Amino acid sequence: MDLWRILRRDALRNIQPLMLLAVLAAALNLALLTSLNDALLALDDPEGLQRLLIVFLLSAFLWRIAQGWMMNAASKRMQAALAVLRVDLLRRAVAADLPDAMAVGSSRLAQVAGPELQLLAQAVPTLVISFQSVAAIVLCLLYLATLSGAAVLIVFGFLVTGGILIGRSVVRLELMSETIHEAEGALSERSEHILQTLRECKLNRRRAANALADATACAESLRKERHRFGAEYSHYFTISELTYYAALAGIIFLLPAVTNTDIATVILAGHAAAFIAYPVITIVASYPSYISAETAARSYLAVEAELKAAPLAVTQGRGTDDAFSTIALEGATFRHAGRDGTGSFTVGPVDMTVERGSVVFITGHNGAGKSTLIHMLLGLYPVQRGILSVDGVPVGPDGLTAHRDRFSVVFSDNHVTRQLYGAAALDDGFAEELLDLLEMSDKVAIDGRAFTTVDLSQGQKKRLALIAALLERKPVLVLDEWAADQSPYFRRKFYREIIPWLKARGITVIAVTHDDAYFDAADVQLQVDRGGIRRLVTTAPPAGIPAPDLLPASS
Ligand SMILES: Nc1ncnc2c1ncn2[C@@H]1O[C@H](COP(=O)(O)OP(=O)(O)OP(=O)(O)O)[C@@H](O)[C@H]1O
Repeated sequence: MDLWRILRRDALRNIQPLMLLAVLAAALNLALLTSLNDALLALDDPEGLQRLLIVFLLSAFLWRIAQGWMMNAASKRMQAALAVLRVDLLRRAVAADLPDAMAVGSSRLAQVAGPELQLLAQAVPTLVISFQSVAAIVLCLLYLATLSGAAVLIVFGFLVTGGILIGRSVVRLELMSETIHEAEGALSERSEHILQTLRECKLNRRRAANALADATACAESLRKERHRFGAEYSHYFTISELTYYAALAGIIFLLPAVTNTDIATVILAGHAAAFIAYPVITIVASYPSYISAETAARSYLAVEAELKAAPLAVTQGRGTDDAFSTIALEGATFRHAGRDGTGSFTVGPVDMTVERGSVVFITGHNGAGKSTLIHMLLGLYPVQRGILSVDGVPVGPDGLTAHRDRFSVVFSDNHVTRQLYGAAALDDGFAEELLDLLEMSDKVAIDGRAFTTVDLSQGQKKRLALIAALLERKPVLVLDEWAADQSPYFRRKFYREIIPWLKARGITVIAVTHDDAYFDAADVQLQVDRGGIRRLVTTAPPAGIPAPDLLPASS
């Protein structure tokens, strides 16, 4: 039913015209059947046969049109609903609290919004035909009732018995579909690991062999599950078909034996029952697609629930002209929950204040809590105790979006895109100035609102990321180990030229750094240790110590 819960939101609204078309197509199915049955009774009447042939051809023509309209309308509507769902999940991911989105994970999100919704889309046409098939079966049974009440009882009796027999099969198929879904997830995770570490696998044969053995085991378990599903499906299909044959045999053998129905009626009833073979087989055959779509819908709804967020409306930020003097954390804590009760880590309670226009370095050992601290300051990790405040005013849940608007950030695992999605106006030469400052003008230009290329070295990509961040023209720039990928020459340039350049333009800089040779470039150094903060006094570099050999990179 999860599938219907999803489709009901959009695709199944104002469904009446579609249902009418389905019933019309089913009624035309019935017209085909009755014209054939009437023809059976008029085999010795050439004029009557001609008239019935015209009725048959006209019904077939109209059925084709009604069926076509219904399929097109349903498919258009459902595909539109799926297109909305695809982007909706991305909107929810963007709107969700970061820990929730991170707990779901980008690969699961991509899987659900991509291939799994695709499964749902592929099931749509068969589902629409199944709906029309149900209507056709109901109308044929009604027609059968006009021929013989006993015939309907016989067909119905066999269908119910068959339904009970295949019911267990259906439950097993649904359970197997879940297992297959998990096995597919495990295999795609192993495949991703291998594809992400091709270089390492080439360099270490043991690693390659173990990783491939692991993937093979997953593929084998998927094969077994799929084989079990195939065997169960064949059982389900044959029982369904046998049920149908039994219903037909019931009319031919049972109806004249237990009632005094005349031969002509038995033949017509048998023919009517035979006529519903196609819709019955259609429904039976479409069941695996329905199960896959149902499983995909369940994963979709589960991810949606885990994100806990309503889709984000697309609104532009309100710009950078934001007057504030201080941003502070007061007695603030955030706890990483860890997995299964182990590996939890708490940052805080911490007190820190960032003055507007200052340069703040956050230093400390690996795993001390530096990145977590800046995520708290950015309002990306919700402060669980204490407060995040601007000019002494607490930032509540409603103010978080506006608060985040103050920052541009280059994270340590930043992903640089060619398109400058976040950039403000680009027509005043600032972009060119930045390309020169970051020494990237001979490699990259800006064309429209995009870099001409991002196919660059790691350090160069980081420079582009910094340019993109500065083009957002936010008052606060946050950098997480930005200089780690830079050469000694450019690292020096960053701390000795670029940071003063930013400060001179009034940009507040908060940088996580391990570069102890340049700690003096900060106004304030906050040392993080096991989730707590110590404020250190920064000192100017002693005079007379020569700089290391820092030649510009020849590019
Ligand atoms: N997503 C997460 N889930 C659970 N625990 C986490 C998560 N991210 C970090 N942690 C825990 O929080 C601690 C602090 O991590 P954080 O990334 O803030 O450290 P850091 O000081 O930035 O380290 P580094 O210098 O290595 O980048 C880590 O020791 C880790 O145990």
